Amino acid sequence: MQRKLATNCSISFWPPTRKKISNDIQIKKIIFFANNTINRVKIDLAPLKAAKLPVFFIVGGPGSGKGTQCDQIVKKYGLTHLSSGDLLRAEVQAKTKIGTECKAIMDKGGLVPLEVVLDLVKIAMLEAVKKGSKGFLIDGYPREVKQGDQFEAEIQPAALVIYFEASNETLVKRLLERGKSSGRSDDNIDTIKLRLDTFFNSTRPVVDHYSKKNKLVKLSAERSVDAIFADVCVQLDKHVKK
Ligand SMILES: Nc1ncnc2c1ncn2[C@@H]1O[C@H](COP(=O)(O)OP(=O)(O)OP(=O)(O)O)[C@@H](O)[C@H]1O
Ligand SMILES: Nc1ccn([C@H]2C[C@H](O)[C@@H](COP(=O)(O)O)O2)c(=O)n1
Repeated sequence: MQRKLATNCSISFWPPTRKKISNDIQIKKIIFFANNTINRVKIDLAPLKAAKLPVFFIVGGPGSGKGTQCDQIVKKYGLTHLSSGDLLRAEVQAKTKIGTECKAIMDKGGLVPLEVVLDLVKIAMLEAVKKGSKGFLIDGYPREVKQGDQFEAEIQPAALVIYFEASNETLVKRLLERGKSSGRSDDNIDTIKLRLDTFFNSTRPVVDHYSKKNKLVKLSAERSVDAIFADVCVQLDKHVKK
């Protein structure tokens, strides 16, 4: 059986065996939920590993300005910006099976199974490598310690984790303001509260995890976009060739 995915590629996902996917033949996808189990097909990561490109995890509460800073970074450094939330929203919008399952979780402020996000990220990274990527900003990822560990085990270690810190009050204010025009079904006060709970319970431990590994840079996100970006540049200059 084949289903269409949001990422411009076909997917074989039945029978639920661990098949090897070759990126060259445009058969790429991977994952699906069935009876609460997730079946994955092996993705050939050889081109991604061979490229040896730097990976930066961008972490922060909902509305902390991750996407805003990534836009600035892309302009200056030409890195590939992959928002894990955007990848999921593309599935939701395309009404794929994965998207339908994920929407229910996202509207409750929860986290989708880590394998789902990881495989979407892998596919997007492989596509970017083909286009000559210089490195990756993985925005909104990892959302829990396990996500990061699995990414680093299956793909490669992150060069740096940038954490944008802001108070709950600031986050709520920004998200409600963004909600006036974003069209995001999760930018409403009830879901925002649930997203904040998920952030503090599941994602905040990510910060301590990478701090212990000396890979974390914590930046106050309660400043102007330009002031924050200046600090971001100081960090990225240590890792990215211009
Ligand atoms: N430094 C800042 N000062 C004031 N407002 C900001 C700042 N950075 C971003 N914003 C605004 O706050 C809102 C949230 O920013 P953004 O979408 O970049 O956050 P995010 O962390 O990517 O959110 P999410 O995790 O929900 O996708 C946007 O409306 C954006 O314009
Ligand atoms: N690694 C991820 C990233 C995102 N999600 C879900 C949960 C969020 O509510 C939603 C939107 O993400 P955002 O745009 O705020 O980064 O996507 C997830 O479960 N796991």
